Amino acid sequence: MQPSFSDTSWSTRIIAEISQQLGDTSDRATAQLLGCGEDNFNLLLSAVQDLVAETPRSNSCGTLEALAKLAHTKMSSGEAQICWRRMYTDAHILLSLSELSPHTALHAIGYLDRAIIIAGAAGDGRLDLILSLISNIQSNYVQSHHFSLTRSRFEPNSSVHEPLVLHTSRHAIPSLNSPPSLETFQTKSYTNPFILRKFASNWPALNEHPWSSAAYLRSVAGPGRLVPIEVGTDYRADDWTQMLMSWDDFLTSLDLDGQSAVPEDVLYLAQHNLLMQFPELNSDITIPDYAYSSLPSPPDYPKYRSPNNEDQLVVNGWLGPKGTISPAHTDPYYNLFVQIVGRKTVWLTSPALSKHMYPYVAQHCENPAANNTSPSMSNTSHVDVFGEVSKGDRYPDFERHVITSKLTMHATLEPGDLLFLPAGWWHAMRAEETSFSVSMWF
Ligand SMILES: O=C(O)CCC(=O)C(=O)O
Ligand SMILES: [Fe+2]
Repeated sequence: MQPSFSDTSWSTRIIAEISQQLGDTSDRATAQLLGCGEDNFNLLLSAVQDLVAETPRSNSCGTLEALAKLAHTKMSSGEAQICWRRMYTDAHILLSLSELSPHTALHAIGYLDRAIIIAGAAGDGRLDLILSLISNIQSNYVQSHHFSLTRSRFEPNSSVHEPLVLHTSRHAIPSLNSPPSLETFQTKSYTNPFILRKFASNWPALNEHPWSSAAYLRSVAGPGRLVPIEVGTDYRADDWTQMLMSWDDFLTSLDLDGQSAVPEDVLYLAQHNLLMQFPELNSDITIPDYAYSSLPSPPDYPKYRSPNNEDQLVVNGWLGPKGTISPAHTDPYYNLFVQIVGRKTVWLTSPALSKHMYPYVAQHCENPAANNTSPSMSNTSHVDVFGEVSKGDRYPDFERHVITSKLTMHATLEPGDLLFLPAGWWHAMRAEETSFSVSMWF
């Protein structure tokens, strides 16, 4: 059942509708569905009761804000229990209900997007509930925007590209002539990187639902949505930071439609599960069968583990302007990485060469912002693989062992190309123009 928002009051009915939608009706069950478990259950229960009784809104909201803050503090200090993410999610769902008016609807949507982005909409049925609340709020409270799908798409300026000059790799990533069978992939191909050119060129994302079109990307989200953005070209820099930003403003900053001034800051939507937030995008791509393989650890990387979620699959979007760089790092997963818009240069080397990669060690993590979000950057290298050869012999082992190795490779991916990366391989990426990619970790 869809919640109905024909009245703008902040009422018992909405709580009842939420509980009905989640299949719960008793008072205690209602409190539980909004609850976090553990010690904060009573606190949340009283906040819910305040809401239901329509006691002064400021009191209830104060309680909810405090609960959300507590949950956030716990989450950022690395407490992994699901209860904090649930509490954050539920407090934000309730806070959004306190902003149901035409004047405050964008705040309501902001609360709901925060629950998705920051807490992964934790809790049974919460994601569907949040998405349906957002679309109801958009259609009932936000002045309608007309999205024209006929506007131009992002087109690279020229089809003649400067030849790629990389000082840190001498070999090309192999391109296979045809996709390996699932059996060949699972028995042989999974141990080394490869590229399948044009693998995804028939996906709707490159055709009838172009991810190169800001108008299309706006239309799948609707107005008022927030997304997490990294500010700065490289997450190792001192001035690098993260923020939540309006999706509309971010798309404008990318100048996909060629109509606005390009901003000074490099803004990068990186490693974000955009398809969970805007589920219409799911039908524009196809998860290749390879992603459902259960594979052993690759040679030289015994630490492999598949992602710890139901599907054992994490799909992330990477959207940003020319010049965004992901410095050389490793991830503990296999990766199917598909380039959808623009060109992206990839640099790779094997985990067999890890000892020459100059990774950060925990106490040398120079970026406080990065420190907040990732307790350790030990999977990230100090070396600028896209830079000049280091002056003054800063990374002699890298120069001696990595640059010269056959296991060190590069390529520039074009729209439609798929790159397969075994778990633990070092990879660095640089966008050569406005770029949209999808990674599938499994
Ligand atoms: O595209 C990028 O900037 C980085 C992608 C990446 O690191 C990944 O897919 O694991
Ligand atoms: Fe990565």
